[in-house]
Amino acid sequence: MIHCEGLVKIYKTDDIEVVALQGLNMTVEQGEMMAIIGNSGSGKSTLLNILGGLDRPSAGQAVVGPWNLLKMSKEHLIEYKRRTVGFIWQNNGRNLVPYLTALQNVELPMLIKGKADRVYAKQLLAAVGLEHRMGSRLTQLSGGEQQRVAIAIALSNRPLLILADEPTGSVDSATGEQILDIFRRLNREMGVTIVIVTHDLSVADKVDRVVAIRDGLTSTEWVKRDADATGANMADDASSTAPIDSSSPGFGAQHEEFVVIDRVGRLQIPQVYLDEMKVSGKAVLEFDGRRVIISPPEETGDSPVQIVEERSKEDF
Ligand SMILES: Nc1ncnc2c1ncn2[C@@H]1O[C@H](COP(=O)(O)OP(=O)(O)OP(=O)(O)O)[C@@H](O)[C@H]1O
Repeated sequence: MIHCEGLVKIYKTDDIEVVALQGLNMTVEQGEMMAIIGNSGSGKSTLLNILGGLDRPSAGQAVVGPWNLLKMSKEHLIEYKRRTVGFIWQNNGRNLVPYLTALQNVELPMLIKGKADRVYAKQLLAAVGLEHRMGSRLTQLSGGEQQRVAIAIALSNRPLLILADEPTGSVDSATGEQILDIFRRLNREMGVTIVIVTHDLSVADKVDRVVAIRDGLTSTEWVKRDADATGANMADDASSTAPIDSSSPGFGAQHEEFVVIDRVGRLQIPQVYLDEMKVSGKAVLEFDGRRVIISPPEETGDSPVQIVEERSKEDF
């Protein structure tokens, strides 16, 4: 569904250039529900804005279904935003009109495109558990309820892809969990692909896969061993698997952790490893037939100090 390769985004403001994405690679399968995590400034929102057609990439490849986001004309971009994606933000104000009812808010984007489908709008509000609040004005709804209206609005154009930027960022944890459960249900029942950008690590519990972005590149990925086993409390077993990077969250035994290797063989080595090995600038790489071993230049020989990657011979 989504395929990004060597994706670059450079922001230019006056004399300053910020490289927000530095050649990012990422694939998301159709029907997948996944989360993107990363420190502030790592490029998460930039990636989401590109995938949503709100921002143009500077270079590389960004393909969503049949759409090539780098080469798309303005007209096609408008078409893409109308038909393929639905956006959900942390800030509901961007989605909702306060003096309209929940139902009118869901009907509004339909009206803009031609005709409101009241039956479908009601179905969507029922799907997010708001069948009893359809006639309430937005100002009469709680933050969590407003966020659920936003989800219904995002679905109103029957999108194939939902992009959610910190969807649980401004609600309490119980409401956040409720919202993620709604996402999961919509993902399962409607088959919509969902990409969530978040700081909320409890999201890992609800998604098939978590990808970490560091400095504009995908660095580590956690894949749920059993994608159907949602709902278990990951915090209970969070210590059972050692994370690749000790500064990374390490989601526990239900997730398998991988370092991401790009098409040309690059990977990100966690800074803590480099610090411990006292490696900076360059290192010695050895392959013993099964493992790739990285050592500081002065420690080559019999005792390799860190194993960073294990592969079968056929991979080389
Ligand atoms: N419109 C812009 N103009 C200039 N620089 C920008 C712009 N948008 C983002 N950046 C810069 O690009 C980098 C990545 O920003 P981005 O918002 O994608 O990070 P993020 O991971 O979403 O952060 P956060 O978690 O704080 O939202 C940052 O250094 C940011 O300052």
